[in-house]
Amino acid sequence: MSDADLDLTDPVLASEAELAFEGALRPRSLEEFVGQTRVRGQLQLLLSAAALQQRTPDHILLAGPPGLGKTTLAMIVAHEGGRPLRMSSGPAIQHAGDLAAILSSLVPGEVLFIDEIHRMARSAEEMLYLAMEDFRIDIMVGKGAGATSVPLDLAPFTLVGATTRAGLLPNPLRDRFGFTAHLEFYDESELEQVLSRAAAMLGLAIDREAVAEIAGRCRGTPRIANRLLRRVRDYALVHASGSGRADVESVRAALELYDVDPLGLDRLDRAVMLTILTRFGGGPVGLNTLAVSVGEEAETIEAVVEPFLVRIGLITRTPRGRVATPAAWRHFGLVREGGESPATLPIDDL
Ligand SMILES: Nc1ncnc2c1ncn2[C@@H]1O[C@H](COP(=O)(O)OP(=O)(O)OP(=O)(O)O)[C@@H](O)[C@H]1O
Repeated sequence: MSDADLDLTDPVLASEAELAFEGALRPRSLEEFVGQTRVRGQLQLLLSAAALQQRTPDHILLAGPPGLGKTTLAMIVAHEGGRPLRMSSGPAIQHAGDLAAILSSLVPGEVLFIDEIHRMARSAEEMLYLAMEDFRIDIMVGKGAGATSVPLDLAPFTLVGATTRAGLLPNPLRDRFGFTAHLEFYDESELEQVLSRAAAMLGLAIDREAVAEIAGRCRGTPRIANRLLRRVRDYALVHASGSGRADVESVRAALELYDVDPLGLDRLDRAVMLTILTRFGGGPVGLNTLAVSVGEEAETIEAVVEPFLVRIGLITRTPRGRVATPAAWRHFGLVREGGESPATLPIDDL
């Protein structure tokens, strides 16, 4: 995907250029990692105890929405312990054999990072249970009645699994992690720190007020913060009459150009909200109906759009579906008339 196709506030998608940009800005130590104070303290203890006992740290599960720093933390776990890191992902492990190939080639003490671990094949998951517990796997040799299982010892390793959907992991897998970290959305002062650090690394002069303006629009997510900062830098370069300094006016202008509103809502969020408000009279509306109405996958709505809209108080989830709050009616300047559905907006407004 090229940068031009990128949805600025999508915490998942990343263009090639952005991956390189992210790589350059990634904190390399727990000390540099901003926010998540509790998780940082827990990880520090776990790593220090393992170092004192000269053993591999326990397996770690990192759970939380996209873009909050799971991959960064996995890299830090490896880096802080001076250990090599192998990176893989659930969708790349579609057969037990894929996992066996990875596990059998690990060197002692290696950190194995499996992103989106909830999307791994079931057969691989079962192989992982034994590997995590006993550093051993059973490999099936031959087929049918003549098939035999041959045990294979593995080098001790630390598995770091990341998931946006901890609830989808089977209990036996979840139970085998020595430590589970739940990453939370960042508050605005933490995001200001992320942004100031990134601006300094990019050599971008930026006003404090401008940093605060971006922090309020990045949905509690460092990945989005860095992405918005990049667009603001471009805008300041082109428009700030040669000074290249980013002020609050350039932030507002740049983000308006890219369709990011003052609450950080993007086109898809607005489409979801306006669908609930205008087509379904404020709800309740079911997830699948909503997904079809806005032409997006239910999983994206559930994992990416909805947590943010719930968090900022624009919708609530009820057993009968999603319901818009009074704050949502106010934000969109719409009025709910006597419990009746407001007039339907033209589709172009969605
Ligand atoms: N605590 C943090 N401090 C500073 N920068 C951060 C922090 N967390 C994340 N970032 C920045 O945000 C970017 C995205 O983080 P990362 O790739 O680790 O997220 P993720 O949770 O693994 O996302 P995904 O679930 O999509 O893989 C990183 O490049 C990093 O620059």
